[in-house]
Amino acid sequence: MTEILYDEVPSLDLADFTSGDSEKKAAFVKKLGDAYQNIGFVAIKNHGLSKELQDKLYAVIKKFFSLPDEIKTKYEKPEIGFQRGYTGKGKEHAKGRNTGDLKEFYHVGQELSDIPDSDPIKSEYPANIWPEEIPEFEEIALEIYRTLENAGKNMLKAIAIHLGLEEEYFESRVAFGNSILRQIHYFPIENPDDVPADAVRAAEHGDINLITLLMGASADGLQVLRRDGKWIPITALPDQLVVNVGDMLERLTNKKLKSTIHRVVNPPRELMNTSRYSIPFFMHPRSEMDLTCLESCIDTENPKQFEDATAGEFLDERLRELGLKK
Ligand SMILES: O=C(O)CCC(=O)C(=O)O
Ligand SMILES: [Fe+2]
Repeated sequence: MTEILYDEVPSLDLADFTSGDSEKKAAFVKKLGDAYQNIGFVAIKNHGLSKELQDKLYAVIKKFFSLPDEIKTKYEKPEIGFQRGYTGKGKEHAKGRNTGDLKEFYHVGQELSDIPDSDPIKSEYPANIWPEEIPEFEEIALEIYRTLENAGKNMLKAIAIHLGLEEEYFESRVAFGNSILRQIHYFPIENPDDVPADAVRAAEHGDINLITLLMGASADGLQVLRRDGKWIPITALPDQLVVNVGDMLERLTNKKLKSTIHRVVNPPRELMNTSRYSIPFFMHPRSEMDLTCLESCIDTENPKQFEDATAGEFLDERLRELGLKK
């Protein structure tokens, strides 16, 4: 395999994959495969999510996060591992750390009424929680959820082709999967001396899920750890989504595809009193998906590196490590 040291995250046009032109489609898969075997991140345009809709969701979440803490905590549900609704400041820490991240967030999952009653997965998911103070949140968030889920399915088709699987390999595995739309507020800090010295907006981590689709954030700060140890800042253009490989896809592919460590650094001290907003969509499969390393990704040079697990087992383990589940 060729080692590429990218200076920035490669940009792709998803229309090349979906337009029906077989040469463009193959070129897209090649570029995506190279990027995912090296830096684990790409930025894509023509993903189907309009700027207007993104602006609407940002406006809604700014309203929500500016509510007083005693209202926001009405929507906080530790008993479901915070998998829907609000999670308060400092509650989540990266795997292997104890200091909480300088963020609060709000989770939206599958809308139960979208799932047919005949599908047993329906009983696994808690219902979404909608803040009564922001009635427009529900419709906008669900439209974005469905659009990003659709873009993610296209990305997974390209990934399947790159892996030599049938194009539809992931389709049944992600149908009504456990994906989460996470609206994040990195809150302003008036006095930086009031927070633990090692507290950061988001400490370095890999994402748990198959792939993450990330809308352009309201400010800089996201960085990706390149294979040579250099941190590369990511600045998605306004029409781009950043799409990266998560730990589940890394396991399935026995590290052929890389779940690259990334972080959100604090702004300079004089800007610590400003907010940053971002909205990742964590694309998860159904809990029963088998994450056993694909035979085609194991050989004598790359012996199997992971224990067999289902997506549900792996998720539970990681939620405990993040401090979200007991
Ligand atoms: O805020 C961002 O730009 C990225 C957040 C992130 O990496 C995450 O929530 O997993
Ligand atoms: Fe992340």
